[in-house]
Amino acid sequence: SVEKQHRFWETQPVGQFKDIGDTSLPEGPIEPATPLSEVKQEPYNLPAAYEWTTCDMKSDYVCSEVYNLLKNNYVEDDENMFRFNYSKEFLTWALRPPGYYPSWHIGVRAKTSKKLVAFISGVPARIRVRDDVVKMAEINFLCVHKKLRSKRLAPVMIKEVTRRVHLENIWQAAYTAGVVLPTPVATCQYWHRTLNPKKLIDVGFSRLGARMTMSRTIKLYKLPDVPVTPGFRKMEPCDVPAVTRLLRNYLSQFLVATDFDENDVEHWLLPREDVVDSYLVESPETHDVTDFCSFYTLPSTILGNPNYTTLKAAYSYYNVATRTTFLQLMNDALIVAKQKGFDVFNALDVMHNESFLKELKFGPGDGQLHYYLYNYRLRSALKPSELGLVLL
Ligand SMILES: CCCCCCCCCCCCCC(=O)CSCCNC(=O)CCNC(=O)[C@H](O)C(C)(C)COP(=O)(O)OP(=O)(O)OC[C@H]1O[C@@H](n2cnc3c(N)ncnc32)[C@H](O)[C@@H]1OP(=O)(O)O
Ligand SMILES: CN(C)Cc1n[nH]c2ccc(-c3ccc(F)cc3OCCn3ccnc3)cc12
Repeated sequence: SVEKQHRFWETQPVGQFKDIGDTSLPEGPIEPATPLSEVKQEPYNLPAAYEWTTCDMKSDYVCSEVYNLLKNNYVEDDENMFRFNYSKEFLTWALRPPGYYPSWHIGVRAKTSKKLVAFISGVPARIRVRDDVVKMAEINFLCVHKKLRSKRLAPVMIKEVTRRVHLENIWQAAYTAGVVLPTPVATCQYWHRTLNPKKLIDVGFSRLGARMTMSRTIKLYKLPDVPVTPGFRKMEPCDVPAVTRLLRNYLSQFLVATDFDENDVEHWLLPREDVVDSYLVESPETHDVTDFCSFYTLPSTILGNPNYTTLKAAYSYYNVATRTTFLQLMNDALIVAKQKGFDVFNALDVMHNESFLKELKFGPGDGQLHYYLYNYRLRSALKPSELGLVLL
């Protein structure tokens, strides 16, 4: 947009604001791949007091360092009431998928204290853009310690992870952010479904509706104790082939989507306690797997509240309904999330999620999540319903 300069992003192979609407620009890679010999062999320069470190996420100690950096310095909501508190188990899961590159787990330490003061990560993913399946890096967990903000450290982190991704002969990336950068390929809304109304009101996450009492509000959000769909059960290892078929078929309709194979499904969708939950419907008659739903566990630290420390939030992940109605399937997901003690169930308006949000009493969130591709131009922005991609 005319008023904002993006000194760093204007130098990058991403859609530029000035090019919005220019349909003469071809869709696809913006810059060609280069021979590996031409990729910068040595790391970018950091300010003198800092040094690069590769974070070995197999090490419990280093995983704790990354966990604590994020716990104290990662994303807060617009009103600074909550900060994401990804668990160590979650970070291990998110950062070590099949075929991951340890060198893409990049930290910055202060030379004297050896304290971890910044982090950025990439994991490999196959992402289909229309009919083009592209090997990409999914970039996430970019974090600079609060005390080191606005020193242009982020561009150096981004250039360094770009360099290390290039060294693996990968030239595209996907990422999401709550901030507007050049240039979103899609802009999504997030929605919240209250599960524990009393706590959400006590912490200020939600407010008592006008002309509503607390007991009326509790009644409004009440859910059955058990799922209603016959054959609804937790996913197990033996379900990987069937769930992969179901998911690939479902995701094939979206313009940008993850190209999951069985190996990916085994890692990303098999249940892991306090990290990711996944359920399916096995037809009692035919024993076919006809539906699937999943959500991941991402608590937020409640900032400055004397009575509560943590908001337990479930985030809608991948869901497919082919026999059960999407409404009933997602209501069963709410039921099990409530059963497991979550306070709130969050969802983006991606895929077909819009069809259940209002009906299942989700309320709109106060911000947006923007999707980005690096070195890949789309002719025009996508609607959220054209996206089949959820980044953690
Ligand atoms: C082929 C492979 C390619 C791989 C790479 C692909 C690209 C991957 C891109 C990364 C994807 C990450 C996805 C992800 O992790 C999910 S989005 C969550 C990002 N993390 C947080 O919000 C945590 C709290 N904030 C911080 O730690 C800092 O504020 C950060 C580190 C965000 C910026 O540190 P800072 O001290 O506040 O700022 P300076 O160092 O002075 O730098 C200012 C410059 O940074 C630009 N900026 C600000 N926030 C950004 C963001 N979220 N993405 C990209 N760029 C961002 C900003 O526009 C400006 O550039 P401009 O002057 O051009 O406008
Ligand atoms: C996706 N992944 C990259 C993390 C990430 N980064 N930036 C973000 C901005 C919004 C959301 C988000 C996505 C879905 C959702 F239902 C609610 C959300 O944020 C609520 C506001 N909030 C922020 C922190 N604590 C609460 C995630 C992210």
